[in-house]
Amino acid sequence: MATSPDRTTGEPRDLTAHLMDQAMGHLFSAALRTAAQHRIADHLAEGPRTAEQLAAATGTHAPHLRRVLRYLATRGIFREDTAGAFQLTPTAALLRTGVPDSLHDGVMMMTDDLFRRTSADLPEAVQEGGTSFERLYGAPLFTYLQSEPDTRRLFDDGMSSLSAAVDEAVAAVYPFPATGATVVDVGGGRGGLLRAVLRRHPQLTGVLFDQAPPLAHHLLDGDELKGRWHVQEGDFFASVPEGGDVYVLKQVLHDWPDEDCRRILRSCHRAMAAGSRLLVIDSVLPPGNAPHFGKTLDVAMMAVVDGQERTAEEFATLLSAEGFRLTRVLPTSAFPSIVDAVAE
Ligand SMILES: C[S@@+](CC[C@H](N)C(=O)[O-])C[C@H]1O[C@@H](n2cnc3c(N)ncnc32)[C@H](O)[C@@H]1O
Repeated sequence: MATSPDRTTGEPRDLTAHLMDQAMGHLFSAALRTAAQHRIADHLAEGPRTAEQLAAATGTHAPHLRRVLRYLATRGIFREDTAGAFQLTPTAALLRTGVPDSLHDGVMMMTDDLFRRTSADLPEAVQEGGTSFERLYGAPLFTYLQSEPDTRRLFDDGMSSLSAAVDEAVAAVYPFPATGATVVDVGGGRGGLLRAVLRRHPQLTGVLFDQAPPLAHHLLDGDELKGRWHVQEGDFFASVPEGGDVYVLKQVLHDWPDEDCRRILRSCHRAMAAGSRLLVIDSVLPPGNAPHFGKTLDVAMMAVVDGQERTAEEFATLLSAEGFRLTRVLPTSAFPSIVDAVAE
């Protein structure tokens, strides 16, 4: 039997089971979706429940549910106690709905057909190049979403959910101007980041710029921020709002190949005064073999949008080609970093 020492325990590890377990990663993803779809974490929020109790509460099949939860418990999602009841773990708690750090909608998006079908196309993509999404759905993602309102909602729900933890981390770590200044969030989705920034920095005002659907469901309501922001619809390949002091591109450049990124950067540069800042918030890929969520996202971007995650050097090159100078890369407590640049 082929073995190798386990990275954490040093015990010999059966490589056959290990590799086959990895080969069946799609099952893990489906199990996670099952738990999210049936809102199992919401039902465990008040305390441990047996599979029978959970099945009665969710209208599911108890023996099947138990086996799926037992499988998830092997990866730290839920824990089965000796009495056969399941409990939340810190990771499983993120599957709850209606809590500020909920990843429920992010999991529903990432395990949707949108990502499942395109991931399954990976061998063909590597054979032929190109974007799996376009091959399978007949149009680029953001064009397709224009005529598919349900999928657009799923995407915007998912992005807002994935963004929530990142938004607070960025608002907390970046030294935004101490006196009145305007932050323009370009491709800002529903505005979770802008809301986090404006809440934490009462001296700032904001503009949320995106396509119509996310703007229609923006998250900037409420008296607290009244009069400090407005939304503007448009196409960032054509132009972006002028007059801001800090421009933000969060998880926007990773959706596009270099030539399209340069068009977006050009629009920003045209709207910006020399000396104003551009924050590119994306994964910054580290060298080496260490696991990094950006390396997973990179393959997803390849399949879904012809985009890519980038290294600091790649960002510096891209930015300097359009008149920006990268001044530093600020890590955040979340997976993306802030690539801080100045318009020259
Ligand atoms: C991956 S999402 C990121 C959203 C948000 N910044 C976040 O981090 O949650 C990319 C955003 O770019 C917007 N977008 C795509 N094409 C655009 C275009 N041509 N003009 C303006 N916004 C666009 C999408 O609507 C979407 O909200």
